[in-house]
Amino acid sequence: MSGPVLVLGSGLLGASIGLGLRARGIDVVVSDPSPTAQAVAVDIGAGRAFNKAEALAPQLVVVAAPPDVTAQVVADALTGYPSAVVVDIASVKGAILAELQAMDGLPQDSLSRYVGTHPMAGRELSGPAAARGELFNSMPWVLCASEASSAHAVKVAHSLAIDLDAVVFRFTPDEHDGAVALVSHLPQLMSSLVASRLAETPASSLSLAGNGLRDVTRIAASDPSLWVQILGANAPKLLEIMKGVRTDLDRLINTLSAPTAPGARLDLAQLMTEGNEGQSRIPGKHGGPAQQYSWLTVLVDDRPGQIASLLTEIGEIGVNVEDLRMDHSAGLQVGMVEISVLPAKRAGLVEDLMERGWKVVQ
Ligand SMILES: NC(=O)C1=CN([C@@H]2O[C@H](COP(=O)(O)OP(=O)(O)OC[C@H]3O[C@@H](n4cnc5c(N)ncnc54)[C@H](O)[C@@H]3O)[C@@H](O)[C@H]2O)C=CC1
Ligand SMILES: O=C(O)C(=O)Cc1ccc(O)cc1
Repeated sequence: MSGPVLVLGSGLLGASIGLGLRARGIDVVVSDPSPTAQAVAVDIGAGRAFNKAEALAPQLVVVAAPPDVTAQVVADALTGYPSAVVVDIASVKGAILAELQAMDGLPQDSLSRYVGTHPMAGRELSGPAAARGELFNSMPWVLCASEASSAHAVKVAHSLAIDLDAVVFRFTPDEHDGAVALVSHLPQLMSSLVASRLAETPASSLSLAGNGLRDVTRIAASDPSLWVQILGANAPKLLEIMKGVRTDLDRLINTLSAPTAPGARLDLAQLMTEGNEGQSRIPGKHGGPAQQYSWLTVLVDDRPGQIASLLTEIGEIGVNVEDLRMDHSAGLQVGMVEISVLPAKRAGLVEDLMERGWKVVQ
């Protein structure tokens, strides 16, 4: 990309895009109706502040606003910057394209300069203070060109994703919305449903919570105002999947109503096995093939520098840490560091760590 790039909406995603492009030396201008969001984005180095008096001719306008205003902001950008390519990054694609195609007063030939896109990377936080320039590194970025999108516009959208070190996928808007209903929107709903059960739970029960509950509910902390818009805009695709989930839930309720009846255990086993199969199909790191890692748990004293020493020593042993998570033992002054490594590396690593004095839970 040569720039300048104008980012409209300097929240979590807009400021992350700004940071990533600035790190490549690209001139970025950020604009947000919230003066605070814009000022924070400028302060963290995501770009320079939009100035109405400047005659700006951006190569690219990135619309990083909430989904329900995205189509209007795209339309205004297409009109206001007649030589710029305009992309948006909203989490739903079909509804926004349909809104643009039905918009009175928007010359339809301007849609040749528009490409709907969706980086499949985010956080459960919002706002520019949570932005990260590396957010998109090795993550999927979907380009949903419409029939009207020109080859030039698609090329510029592609360059944006590549400059941010993302991995590009090409989907139609309809394919995209079906796919994200399953891989993003259903997990969000399920996470919120499970977490909502905890609202009235006594603190004593919650003190038993381990990583299972934390894994399943991490994204329940997401921004409600954003998700109301996403779920509403993708309701038809989501409904199809939720009806399937309802059938499975009904079956499970029946089975558990008579857990010792003939066939009940087989039914439960089947459900678990189907879950195992689905889980094993989720691609591994960097979009590579699904990879099963082995986990080991190391007990560390709850004092500064322990985790850094552990990771340094694993590096000295010559093993790559694929993933890492922390758990705390209720009431004890120790942390449990769970480390995942390639299965072939686990036994040797356990032995080497124990020789070096680390307490490994076998
Ligand atoms: N949060 C996430 O994990 C992901 C979000 N997205 C999409 O990115 C977009 C932005 O989401 P976030 O950055 O998370 O939200 P955010 O709430 O952090 O930022 C949105 C920003 O847009 C601004 N804004 C509101 N109305 C505007 C308008 N008319 N013109 C320009 N800016 C306006 C807000 O003031 C706010 O600063 C959404 O469309 C969302 O669907 C895509 C991938 C991941
Ligand atoms: O945290 C995660 O796993 C996410 O999947 C974040 C996310 C949220 C919204 C999107 O449109 C895309 C990605």
